[in-house]
Amino acid sequence: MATEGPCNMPKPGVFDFGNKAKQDARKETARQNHVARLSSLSSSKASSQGKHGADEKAQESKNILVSSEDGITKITFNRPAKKNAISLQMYFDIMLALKNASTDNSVITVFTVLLRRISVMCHHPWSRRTGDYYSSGNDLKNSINDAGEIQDIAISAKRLREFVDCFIDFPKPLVAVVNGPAVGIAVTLLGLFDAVYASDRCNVSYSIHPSRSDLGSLLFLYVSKDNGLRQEAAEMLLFGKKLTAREAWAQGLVTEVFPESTFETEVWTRLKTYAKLPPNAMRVSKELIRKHEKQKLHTVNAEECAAIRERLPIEEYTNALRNFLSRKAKL
Ligand SMILES: CCCCCCCCCCCCC/C=C/C(=O)SCCNC(=O)CCNC(=O)[C@H](O)C(C)(C)COP(=O)(O)OP(=O)(O)OC[C@H]1O[C@@H](n2cnc3c(N)ncnc32)[C@H](O)[C@@H]1OP(=O)(O)O
Repeated sequence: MATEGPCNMPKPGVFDFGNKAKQDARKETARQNHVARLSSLSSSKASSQGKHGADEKAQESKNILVSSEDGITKITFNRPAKKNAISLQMYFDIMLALKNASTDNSVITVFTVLLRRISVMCHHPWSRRTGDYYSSGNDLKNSINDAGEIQDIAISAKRLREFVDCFIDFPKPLVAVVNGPAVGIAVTLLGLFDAVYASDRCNVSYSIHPSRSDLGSLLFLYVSKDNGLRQEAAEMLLFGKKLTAREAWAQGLVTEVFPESTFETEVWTRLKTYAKLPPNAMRVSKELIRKHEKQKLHTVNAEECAAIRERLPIEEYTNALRNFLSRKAKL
């Protein structure tokens, strides 16, 4: 009697050797394809490291733009059609950009989103921003292949750990300029930034659809616990509560909230001033601030990724992913 197994593939009975061999072969092929996909992404990153810091030529995708000027390396989400969801390629581009920024001649590194300004004919005679997201988090297609099967979570979890470690180890002041709503990993990473500036247009949430059964972020809880934010963080991670920028500020997740109308001007003026401060002093100060928690952050990150690998409720997750990705077809 075949029963449902992990990845929702029908599981053959114990003595049904024929089907079991076929199922094992299918799983192995899917695993190898996923490994090939991830390793081709990571190897192409290694070979395309820019000499003087990442620049747009060194980035494989145009969904992450990197530029350096006024002592600031800017890493910009540029995938508005998908609400700046982070694709596999973008994960690797971000890791490359952080690696280059850690050794280039910039003083601070800033994550933000490329705002496309559109002119409007109605009451605003000049431009206003489009409804861009800072990021809608992990690209849900990263985890599921065209056949609707969950990709090898073990490999994804390992890569995710490497990705988050890049933020934990980043040696320079790291700032997030959150000028749009943020979801999922784009929110939980904020706890690893040295400053988070948000416009009052923003809101933050872990998963818009808690039914998606994402595992809440241990790392985020750990960082929040330190700021005495445990309950609020748990409410967001467990129940999918969306926090306004001001609520996030009140809970220490955001450093400062600015009115949308003056956000860009105020924040970039301030960052340019900060970028003129002595870089080595800032680097040493950051090292001292993070010294005692860095190892703990790595440990918590490793625990979280092990939990994703071993305990992600595959069936719930697969169904929720499928529902999200097919929802438009139902409209
Ligand atoms: C180094 C390698 C690492 C590898 C890692 C691999 C995977 C690791 C797995 C574990 C990761 C754990 C940690 C991460 C957790 C998370 O980030 S969970 C949060 C995930 N994000 C979401 O749940 C948000 C999903 N999106 C939405 O709910 C809505 O899109 C929205 C953001 C509320 C916006 O809604 P609306 O304004 O109605 O726009 P839409 O029409 O829905 O979206 C426009 C198009 O963008 C696509 N899209 C949006 N978000 C995502 C997304 N996260 N993933 C994929 N695609 C997304 C959406 O499908 C639309 O596309 P089209 O239909 O083609 O127009």
